[in-house]
This record gives sequence, C-alpha cells and structure tokens, in this order.
Amino acid sequence: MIEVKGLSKSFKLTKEAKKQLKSEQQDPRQEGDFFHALTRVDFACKPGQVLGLLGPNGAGKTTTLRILASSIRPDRGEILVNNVNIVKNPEQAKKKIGFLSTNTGLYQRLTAKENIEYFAKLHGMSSKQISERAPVLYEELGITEFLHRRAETLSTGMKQKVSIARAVVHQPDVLVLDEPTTGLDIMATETVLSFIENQKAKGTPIIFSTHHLEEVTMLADEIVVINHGKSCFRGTEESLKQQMGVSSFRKAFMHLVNKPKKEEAI
Ligand SMILES: Nc1ncnc2c1ncn2[C@@H]1O[C@H](COP(=O)(O)OP(=O)(O)OP(=O)(O)O)[C@@H](O)[C@H]1O
Repeated sequence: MIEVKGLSKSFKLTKEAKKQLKSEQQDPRQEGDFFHALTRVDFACKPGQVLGLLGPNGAGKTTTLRILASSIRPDRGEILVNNVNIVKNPEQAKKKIGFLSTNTGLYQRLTAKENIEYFAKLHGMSSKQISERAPVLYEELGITEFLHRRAETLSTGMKQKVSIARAVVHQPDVLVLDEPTTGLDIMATETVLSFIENQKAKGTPIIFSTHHLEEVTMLADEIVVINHGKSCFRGTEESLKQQMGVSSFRKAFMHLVNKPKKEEAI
C-alpha cells in the first residue's frame, strides 16, 4: 500500500528559465524566482491495484513520480509505503520502490546481464539472491536471447525490457513507471503491458503515467488526474464520466482539465 499525502514541490528558476517563461504564456504557478510545480497531490494505491496517472503536458506527473522514487525531495508532504514514511527515509525508498522512467539509464558498454546484475548488487543483493532472481526475470521479460549483448547494440524495445528488469530486480513493494510505453512499437508495448498485468496479479501496487487513454482503460483500476500541479480527480473511469456528465472517457478528461481545444495533446 502506498499513500501520498499533500505533496508540494517548487523549483528555483534559473535566469534563462525565467526569461523563457516570460516569453511563453504566463503560467500562474510561477512566482518570482520560483515555479510551484506541485501544490497539492494526494492519492493512494492498494496491493494489486493499478493506478493511472493522467494530466496534460507540464501538469506535474513526472515531478510526482520522481518524488516517489526519491530522485528529488518534496517541500512538503508524506509518502507512506506500508506505513513507513519514505520521505524521511530515502534509503528505504530505494528498497521499496521500483522506478522506471524515460531516462532510466543503462550502462552502454555493459551487457544486458551485466547491467541487471550491477543494479541488483547496488540494491545489496547477494550473488545467491541474484542467481535465483535474475533468470526468472530473463524468462518473464524475454531477455534470454540477447542477455550477452552490450546495451549499446540493443533496440529500443530490448533496452526497455532490460530497464524494467533493472527496476524490479530487487522485488520492490511498489512499482512506479513514468510513461513506460513511450517510444515503443506495438510488440515492445505489449511486453510492458503484460508485465504490468503480471505484477498486478502478484499483488504489487503499480502507479504509471501515460498520455494514452486506451492504456488507462486497459490497465488502470483507478485514475488520478493531475492538473496545474494538483490532483484534481481520484476514482474510476466510470466515475469520472459520470461526474463530467459525458459517456466518453476522452471528453470527460478534457472537460476536467478544461482544455477542449487541445484534445489531441494528451
Ligand atoms: N527542475 C525544474 N525547474 C523548473 N521547473 C521545472 C523543473 N522540473 C519541472 N519543472 C516544471 O514543472 C512542471 C511540471 O513538470 P513535469 O515534468 O512534472 O510535468 P509532466 O506532467 O510530467 O509533463 P509531461 O506530460 O509533458 O511530461 C512543468 O511546467 C515543468 O516545466
């Protein structure tokens, strides 16, 4: 179980960023030298639940997920994983959260196997634990046939599989996936989606962000919509449609974020 309560995060803007923001349409989240990327984000995800994080560009999804992965610290708020506040305990966070982002790097000169083993060791796993765990992942993700190839020679889809293995090798309590299918073809997307389904079946809470509403329909038990740095909806797709008084998920989402002209943006 993961509970996120009252997260907020502001970034200090560089001179260049301030100049750029001035030239763009004014974002009310900018205040002097600061940009209030998150002002209040709350949600929870139970064991075996898949939570889809949705929001327009710049809403605050990646910032939220980076905080969950303890890549950055929030200014305020709590994140409880099975009642342990991981904001106060970032070392625990790394153990408890498996994080996959579009920037999840692999060491290009290492093979797929070496990469996975390297990250397993960083998580403090023993050789025995790695030799038991890693082959299960190779099988589950279809990595076996390119295990000994260097990361630099792998296709985008193959790299994504290795990145997933890297993110879950230490069997984290919670999975956090930032746009896990972005840039992948249909086959690689299918691997990621069925991996999410498998993890769900094992009872892992999973939080993923996406711009694809159909992925949310397919996978998510509940949705959290973030808009302008706030979680503005939590519930099922059906309840969002009901609340917005429309029968289409896309329209309901667009009504909620109030940007009907930019339907194609999500
Ligand atoms: N280090 C930073 N300094 C200043 N502003 C930042 C920083 N990181 C993020 N932001 C701003 O915070 C806002 C939220 O960014 P974030 O990346 O979380 O959005 P997102 O919902 O993931 O968007 P997208 O769907 O486009 O990936 C954006 O306006 C972004 O420009």
